[in-house]
Amino acid sequence: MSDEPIDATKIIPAEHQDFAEPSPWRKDPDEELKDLTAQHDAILETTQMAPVYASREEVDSLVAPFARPEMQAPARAAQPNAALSTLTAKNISAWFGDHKVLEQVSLTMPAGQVTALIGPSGCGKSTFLRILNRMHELVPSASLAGEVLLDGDDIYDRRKKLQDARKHIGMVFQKPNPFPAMSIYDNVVAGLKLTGVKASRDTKDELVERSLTSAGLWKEVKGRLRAPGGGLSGGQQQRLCIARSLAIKPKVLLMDEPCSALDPTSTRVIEETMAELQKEVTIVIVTHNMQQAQRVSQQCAFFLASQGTPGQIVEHGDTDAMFHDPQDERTADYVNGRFG
Ligand SMILES: Nc1ncnc2c1ncn2[C@@H]1O[C@H](COP(=O)(O)OP(=O)(O)OP(=O)(O)O)[C@@H](O)[C@H]1O
Repeated sequence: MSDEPIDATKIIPAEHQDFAEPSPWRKDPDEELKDLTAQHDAILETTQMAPVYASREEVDSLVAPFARPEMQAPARAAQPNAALSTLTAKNISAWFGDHKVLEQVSLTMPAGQVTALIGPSGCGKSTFLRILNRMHELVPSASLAGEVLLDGDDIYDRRKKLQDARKHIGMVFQKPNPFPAMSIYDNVVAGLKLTGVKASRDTKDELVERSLTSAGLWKEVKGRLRAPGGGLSGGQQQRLCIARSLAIKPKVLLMDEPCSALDPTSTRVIEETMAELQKEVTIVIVTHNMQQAQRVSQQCAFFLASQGTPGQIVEHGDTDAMFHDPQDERTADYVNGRFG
């Protein structure tokens, strides 16, 4: 995919192009929120059909020349940061109907670090990630057992609202999913509406600049905040989605293969952005790309579902150790590309 900006007038139907200019919030706010929520849910659905533009090997070989030493240094050096939040999963089992897909998975995702979830297709990584911010329960047949603790508080506690989990634990998907006809500015503040947070115009302006800066996009878009989000390149759209998640000031950011639909240059920019972001938010990323896991994470968990059994964690710990001195033969085989 090219990193060149897309001409919005070519992809947005003429009747919707008036959205390119100031605020689209023209309806009754409740109606608007209902529409927005429906659109958001529809987008979540479509993200399950995300295209993959290159194989793991292709992306790795293309990214390698860009892998400057300073890209690896900040991530590797990151220490747990007590000022940030720790997410702990305890004995998580999960089902779709009668099909058990995770078995007693426990994992601590330390504050201020990047934890990478790796493993072959179908071993339950995405399901585990979606359990971490209560998205699993959106699937009608889905159920689960176990606890997810954010700084010690169970996000599944009956007294806790679903919205609170979403506010504290943001998610970025495989395929960039900005609201295409909505302006860049309104895309960033959309998260506030979805989580019911009210803010003044000045607060929003400040938030938009801060979120876009943290997502590594501010310099590229500050002169065209009223242009539609759909007019950005794929990589820029993904950073816009990161900014949208950051606007609600999450404590944890979950990323489900955030670069799999992006070209190598955009992948590099997102990885650099992650190295900066982990100073302000704890990150959990699902990736099929072993080189990416090594570049961006300090902690790593290897999931495996062997011969139709539910997914389990075979081994987890320090990323360097997992890749260079794995304790389990299956981890060694997987990280060295012998299966999966
Ligand atoms: N909505 C769903 N309904 C029924 N089964 C599902 C659903 N989503 C996932 N599954 C099943 O749950 C198991 C785990 O899937 P999951 O997507 O979590 O694995 P994964 O490791 O993330 O795979 P991949 O790397 O291919 O994305 C698979 O057997 C999958 O078919």
